[in-house]
Amino acid sequence: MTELNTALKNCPAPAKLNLFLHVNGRRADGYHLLQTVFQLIDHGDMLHFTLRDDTALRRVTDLPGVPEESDLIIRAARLLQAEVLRRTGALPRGVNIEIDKILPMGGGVGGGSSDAATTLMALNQLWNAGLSKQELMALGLPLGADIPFFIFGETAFAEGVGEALQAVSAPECWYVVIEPGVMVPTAAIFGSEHLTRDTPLVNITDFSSHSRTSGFGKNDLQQVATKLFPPVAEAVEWLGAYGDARMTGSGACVFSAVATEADADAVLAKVPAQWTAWKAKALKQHPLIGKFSAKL
Ligand SMILES: C[C@](O)(CO)[C@H](O)COP(=O)(O)OP(=O)(O)OC[C@H]1O[C@@H](n2ccc(N)nc2=O)[C@H](O)[C@@H]1O
Ligand SMILES: Nc1ncnc2c1ncn2[C@@H]1O[C@H](COP(=O)(O)OP(=O)(O)OP(=O)(O)O)[C@@H](O)[C@H]1O
Repeated sequence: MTELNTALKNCPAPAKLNLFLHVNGRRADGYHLLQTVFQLIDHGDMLHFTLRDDTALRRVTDLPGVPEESDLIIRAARLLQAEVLRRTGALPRGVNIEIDKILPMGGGVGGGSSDAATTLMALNQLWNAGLSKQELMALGLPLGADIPFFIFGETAFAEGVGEALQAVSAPECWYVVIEPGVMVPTAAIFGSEHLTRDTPLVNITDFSSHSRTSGFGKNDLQQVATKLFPPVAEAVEWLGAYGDARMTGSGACVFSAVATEADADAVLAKVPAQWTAWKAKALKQHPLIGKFSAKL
């Protein structure tokens, strides 16, 4: 990350994997109560922020399928700009935001949420806004259930709708991730009449004691997603030959843990040409944690 007075370049927005995801119930407002372990991985988007001379917030990179107005990056920037105005009475300067997008949309790897979280952390620094980590997490939650986790910035056991977070240690390993080539709409999976919503609560304090190879728990969203989107089922079946393979989030991506980078390369070499696949290392911390003066 390069830091200047007027720009913050090369700010990473890493992906996450849900090592397991249990649906335990449904709230009155329709949102689901979950238990999950979020694992950060070293594969993600890269964002670049440059101050403007006016107060406009602009995404200067075209993102097919995501109009600038509905982009979580712009919506997050607007929220923080309004919050700073509320606190100080002065509207912060506008920003041009550039993005190198590599994460698949509707992939279950949290791309949009991570972009939004990185935007909140970077602009808090660039504008010298001084919000605490907890304040940024609360600001981001209405935009997406995964945003507080990315700002929290450590492998975490999450409860509630994903906002009650507790740091846990997890196995140090590599992951092979397959993109089955479909975009899974999160709301359709949660809204399915076939979704089971009654998995008993578990108690987790140290996730590293769970075996990397056998995998803990399950992803309750997987059964619904694989029925609606056969390519997801095919990827689970193919990768399952090399270890415990499961879907992340509401899909579509499917992952399996391996011990070393060489093991990951060996699996990647065999992935059928119809799928995009990549490897990633488990991260203990978000790369931006500790980089900014607000002690995020
Ligand atoms: C499934 C996960 O990927 C796990 O990490 C996330 O909880 C989903 O997070 P997300 O993609 O940021 O989803 P949001 O944009 O917050 O919600 C999309 C839609 O999914 C449903 N939804 C989401 C999260 C949740 N705990 N219960 C839900 O029922 C709601 O219908 C919501 O309108
Ligand atoms: N910056 C962004 N990057 C990606 N998607 C965005 C962005 N802004 C808004 N979106 C919208 O959000 C939707 C979900 O995208 P995202 O990549 O976060 O899904 P996901 O990986 O399935 O997330 P999750 O694991 O949180 O469910 C996209 O289909 C897109 O319309």
